[in-house]
Amino acid sequence: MHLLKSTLQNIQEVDQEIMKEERKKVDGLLKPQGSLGVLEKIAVQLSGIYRTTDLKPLKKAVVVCAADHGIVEEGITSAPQEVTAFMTNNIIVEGKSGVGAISKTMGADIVVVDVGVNADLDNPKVISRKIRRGTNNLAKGPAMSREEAIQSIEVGIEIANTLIEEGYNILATGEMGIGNTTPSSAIIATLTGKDPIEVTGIGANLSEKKLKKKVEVIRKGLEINKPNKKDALDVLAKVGGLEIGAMAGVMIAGAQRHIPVVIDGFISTASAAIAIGLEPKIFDYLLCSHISLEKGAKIASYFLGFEPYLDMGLRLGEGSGATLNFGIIEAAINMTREMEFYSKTEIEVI
Ligand SMILES: Cc1cc2ncn([C@H]3O[C@H](COP(=O)(O)O)[C@@H](O)[C@H]3O)c2cc1C
Ligand SMILES: O=C(O)c1cccnc1
Repeated sequence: MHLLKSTLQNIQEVDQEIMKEERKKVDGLLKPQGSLGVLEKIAVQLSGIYRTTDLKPLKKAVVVCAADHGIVEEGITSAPQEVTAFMTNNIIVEGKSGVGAISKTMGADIVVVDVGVNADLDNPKVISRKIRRGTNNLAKGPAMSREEAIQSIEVGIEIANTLIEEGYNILATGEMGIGNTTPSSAIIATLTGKDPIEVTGIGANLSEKKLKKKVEVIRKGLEINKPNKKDALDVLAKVGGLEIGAMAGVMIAGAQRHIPVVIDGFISTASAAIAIGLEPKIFDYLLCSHISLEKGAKIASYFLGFEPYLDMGLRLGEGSGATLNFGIIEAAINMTREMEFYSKTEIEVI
């Protein structure tokens, strides 16, 4: 608790004064004011986060947090639990995954962390911070204890702190965990007060019939656990997941160290909801990359106040969409570094 508490206590607001300065700088670039739309907004937000109008090139990493879920025993996933270990150990680490292909394109490093996979990965390329082998079935009781929820967040804080000390100046969140759209929907249903049917989707291609069961299972989980929506740790412990906690930890550490964190799809958004629930100032340090096609993603993003940049039908997870957005964020930075200013030309704006 010490690390989580002290990190939360040291989070400051983004610097509004520098953001005003950056806005002026961006308005002075040789283009009709506002014409680079969201790229301009990103540059202004980054200035507020980094506390400088001199935006630097990025050193980028996506942190893929992996864990399993007891709820899988209810038969609410299309893939068996073993896929978590297989993907984490072989495919993501070796870059043969969706996030692997995209991070190669974007020149980003992948960092893979086992926070709770239900198998011994025994792989030197995976950072082993296993808290337990998967959560409990949330339809029968709490997914984990409050202490374990805190531990999962603290793993994310520690990993992010190490990366920031190594010189990474932007992080993205990713995950691997068969079944994790279920706790994500449970979190979003709790926080928005929506019925689970409105925020529960097919995850990794669940059949219509099993989707009905998934909704029922989430309803049961909420009834049994009664998560307190005013207490984000209670929500994470009762109906969340270990990788969801770890991703929230990455966001918390980023905010405390003035480093932007790019969030991915529906599952990352559930993590963001936990992080923001613990400290609302974190919102301004997060960049919402894209809107996932998963049902509930729009509700979750708009509930939190995000304006996702891309709508491309992505619904993979792994941090794939967040990593893709490194390119957009880099374009925003290069806009401020490369473009000419009106003041240096003869052009007059009427
Ligand atoms: C081969 C494979 C690769 C994946 N990569 C990400 N996910 C995604 O699907 C899972 C969540 O969906 P659900 O809740 O329906 O299980 C997570 O692991 C997520 O990262 C995958 C899923 C599969 C099957
Ligand atoms: O949006 C996501 O993060 C997502 C959606 C479906 C399956 N896995 C991840």
